[in-house]
Amino acid sequence: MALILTSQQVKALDQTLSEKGLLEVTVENAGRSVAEALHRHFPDSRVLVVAGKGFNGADAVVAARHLLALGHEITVLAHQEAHQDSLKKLQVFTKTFPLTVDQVRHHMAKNDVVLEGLLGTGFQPPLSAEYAALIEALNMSLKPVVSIDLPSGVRADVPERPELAVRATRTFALAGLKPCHLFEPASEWAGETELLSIGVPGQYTHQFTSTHTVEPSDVQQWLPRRNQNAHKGSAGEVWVLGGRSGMTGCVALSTLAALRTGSGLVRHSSVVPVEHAPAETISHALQDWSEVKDLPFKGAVAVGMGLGDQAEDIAAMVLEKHLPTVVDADALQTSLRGKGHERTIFTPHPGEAARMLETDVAEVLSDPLGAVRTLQKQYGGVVVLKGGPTTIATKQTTWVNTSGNPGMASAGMGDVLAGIIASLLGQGLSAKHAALSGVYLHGRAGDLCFERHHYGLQASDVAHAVGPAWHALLHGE
Ligand SMILES: NC(=O)C1=CN([C@@H]2O[C@H](COP(=O)(O)OP(=O)(O)OC[C@H]3O[C@@H](n4cnc5c(N)ncnc54)[C@H](O)[C@@H]3O)[C@@H](O)[C@H]2O)[C@H](O)CC1
Ligand SMILES: [K+]
Repeated sequence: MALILTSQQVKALDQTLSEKGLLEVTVENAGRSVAEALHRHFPDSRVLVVAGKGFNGADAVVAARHLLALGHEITVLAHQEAHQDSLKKLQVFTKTFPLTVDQVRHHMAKNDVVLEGLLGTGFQPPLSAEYAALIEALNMSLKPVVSIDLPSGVRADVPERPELAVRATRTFALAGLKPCHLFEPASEWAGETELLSIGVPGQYTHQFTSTHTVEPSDVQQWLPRRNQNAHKGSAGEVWVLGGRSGMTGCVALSTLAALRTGSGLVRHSSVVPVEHAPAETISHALQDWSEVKDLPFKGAVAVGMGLGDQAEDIAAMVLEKHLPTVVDADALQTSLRGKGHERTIFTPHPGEAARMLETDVAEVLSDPLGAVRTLQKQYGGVVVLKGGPTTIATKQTTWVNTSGNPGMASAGMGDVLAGIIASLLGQGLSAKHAALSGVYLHGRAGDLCFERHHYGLQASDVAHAVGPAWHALLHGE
């Protein structure tokens, strides 16, 4: 499982490692891991190593020594305040050069790849003129640039566009991913990101973070399994409440997704006829939304999609019944604060999240991990903040899901997600497992469709691809 660490958490981790006398060995591990990874991607290359003055630079200097041992020709440019102990160990084998813009320009041409360790999690804006000039010189490189931990000039915790930062071809994140590796636009500076282990015992890393990625191997364990004698009554039920005049497609998509995720029975209710609902669904038409309180619910409920003004009241009514419930779309209003229970999942997109937090979308996007945590605190239950990538929060833990693609930015995609999650809830998964597995499967199904439809993929394509995605997950395809 990939942990997600903020710069503060890295600092606290460093402090602990230092107190335990483990910092030096960790830096050695980091440098060796970086060298081995670079060797894998660029075998036989001549490497220009650029080392700044912090531990990011120390990693670079240690990596240089290991690159030598792996048979690479190297040139090392080290800041005059670079980590002295590491530098001395390297200078036994090779001489190093001062880190200046001229040296960067001169040596860049003679090497095949640049490994940069100027700034890592310790970077505090604004950039000094010296570092700004070095980064500008690195960005003129026609050769691939590999960043250690994060591209220098990017702030580890902040997804916003950096003023000036290294445009890396590849980034080797150390010990854990940082928010800048996951969220746009900052993530664009990192190129291909790979997480490297630096041998820090889990007992230390886990103490500082409860945020991590959603792992396919976990989802595999959580997804429901069926006996040979399964029947429609044992495969879970879903009841979708939504739709209004001109907005019934949402219900059709949620019910389709629930069926495609394996629900044995899918019902829907609305005050208008739901056109295009799959033939396999059962319709319980309502004269008035107040009739919801008397519906004989079984299994899970998904409420809000296309429902309009009354959505929050209907959702409140359903939440009082303590059923496994997905609250989506129009139902996501401030009146539901504190109403989530252990079987509730709220599924806002950034616009709905902004409404729920009484802020604006830019604020939500500037810190999706913070936003999903605040939403969970305010609303209870499990919160799924949709986006690229989606973040998920329970009371204790936060996750980031990395399946999915930009082709999924299209109408109805949220209705499909709500249907998938409701289906898993109805099949007996806890709210946490249904939310995490649902988000992962939705993304993975989207990835299958992307290969075929690219940006033209439709929400219904994703619903139809849930089965193949699930199958691929189980069979390691
Ligand atoms: N626990 C771990 O994950 C480990 C991470 N390691 C690596 O260490 C860095 C973080 O090291 P740190 O020394 O704290 O910070 P940096 O190297 O990023 O830089 C600090 C250095 O840079 C100067 N500085 C800060 N801001 C600016 C600026 N705007 N302009 C110019 N100079 C700036 C600051 O004064 C310091 O001198 C982490 O990313 C990993 O690469 C370790 O390997 C150990 C374990
Ligand atoms: K760096």
